[in-house]
Amino acid sequence: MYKAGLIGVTGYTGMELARILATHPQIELTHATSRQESGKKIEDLYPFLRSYKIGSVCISDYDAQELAKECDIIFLAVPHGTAMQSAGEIFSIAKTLNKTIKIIDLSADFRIKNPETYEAWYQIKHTEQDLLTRAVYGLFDIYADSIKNADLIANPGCYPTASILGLYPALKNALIQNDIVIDAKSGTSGAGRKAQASSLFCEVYDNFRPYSIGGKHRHTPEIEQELSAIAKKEIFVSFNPHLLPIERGILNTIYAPLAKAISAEKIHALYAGEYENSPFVRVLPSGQLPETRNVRGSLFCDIAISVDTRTNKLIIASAIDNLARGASMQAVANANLCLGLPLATGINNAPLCP
Ligand SMILES: NC(=O)C1=CN([C@@H]2O[C@H](COP(=O)(O)OP(=O)(O)OC[C@H]3O[C@@H](n4cnc5c(N)ncnc54)[C@H](OP(=O)(O)O)[C@@H]3O)[C@@H](O)[C@H]2O)C=CC1
Ligand SMILES: CC(=O)N[C@@H](CCC(=O)OP(=O)(O)O)C(=O)O
Repeated sequence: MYKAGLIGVTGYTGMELARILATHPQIELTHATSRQESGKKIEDLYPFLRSYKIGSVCISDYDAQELAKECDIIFLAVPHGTAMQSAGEIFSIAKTLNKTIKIIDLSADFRIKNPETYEAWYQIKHTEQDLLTRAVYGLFDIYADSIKNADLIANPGCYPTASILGLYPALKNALIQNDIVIDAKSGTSGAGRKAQASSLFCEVYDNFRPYSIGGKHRHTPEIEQELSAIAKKEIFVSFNPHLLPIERGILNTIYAPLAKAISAEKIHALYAGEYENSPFVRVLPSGQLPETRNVRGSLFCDIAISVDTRTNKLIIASAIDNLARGASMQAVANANLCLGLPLATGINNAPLCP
């Protein structure tokens, strides 16, 4: 059994990590931290976890020394900026203890390879640039081999996960022109658990609205970085998010002009081939389209492709659960790989539908 620490147990990704680790057969959550709920048991904070062993874990204040000494793996589910600081502290203590420790960071601190780009989009000074060079981007469908050998994994953002998986076969095979529009919609849990007026029930319920459109959202450089690596040339995207009145789920509709005439059947076969060995990407049969409820609470990314022959566009629809595939379940998949466990250990559950 591997011992895990979770920094930031009270956020939505922390809550989801606790839910997943409650039944993980090889990773036991032994340490969970929060500044506000320190001293409580996990089951007092999350009654849905009562009767699981994890429920009796006592939440504590963040203590890097204790975490580095006791844990084999640490999940950072804290805001950007805080995560890099914790990673730096924990790794340097582990070094003095001559101990190997794995860190899965759910924030964006180690996702963007160019620190100047990170600083421009996040308005945070990057203070751990050595760690940045050794971090591996945790999209396991593409980078599993590197993840297996890594000790610091940058868990991808929720929108980038759905966007990159949707576009990977098209860009790898040069099917589309460099004129990509990503129309993205997310459930409200994507905004985190902190109180903010824009997430109030009356602001979200029975409403639908865009935000940060027109190249302003901070996921734009992350998506462009990864798509450029796949296409082996610089890719630009117009990424436009919207807020859905649902708890969980992301649905992206992606539009790109085709680079050459090719049938939907051929593209479908190509997508199916590229994802043949990816158990958690489902390329849907022709005629079916993704829905958020079909992936809810699971690691699946459902993808459908269509060709609009009138406008010469490839249209890709991709759906994930933002908290599961877009954050915590993807983090546990990455933990499995870097600990030498089979990818699906403890996370092979069917989606919760309806
Ligand atoms: N929500 C989502 O769908 C996704 C979120 N992410 C990322 O995951 C991380 C966590 O997100 P989410 O769960 O939504 O965030 P929340 O804002 O809901 O939770 C943040 C957590 O971090 C703790 N925290 C906040 N500030 C500090 C601090 N200065 N020092 C130590 N702990 C702190 C909080 O606990 P306390 O205040 O009690 O200490 C809380 O447990 C973020 O980096 C986010 O960007 C990534 C992908 C998807
Ligand atoms: C609906 C909503 O507000 N979503 C969040 C994205 C959450 C996410 O993926 O977080 P990272 O900050 O870790 O990249 C947003 O748009 O800011």
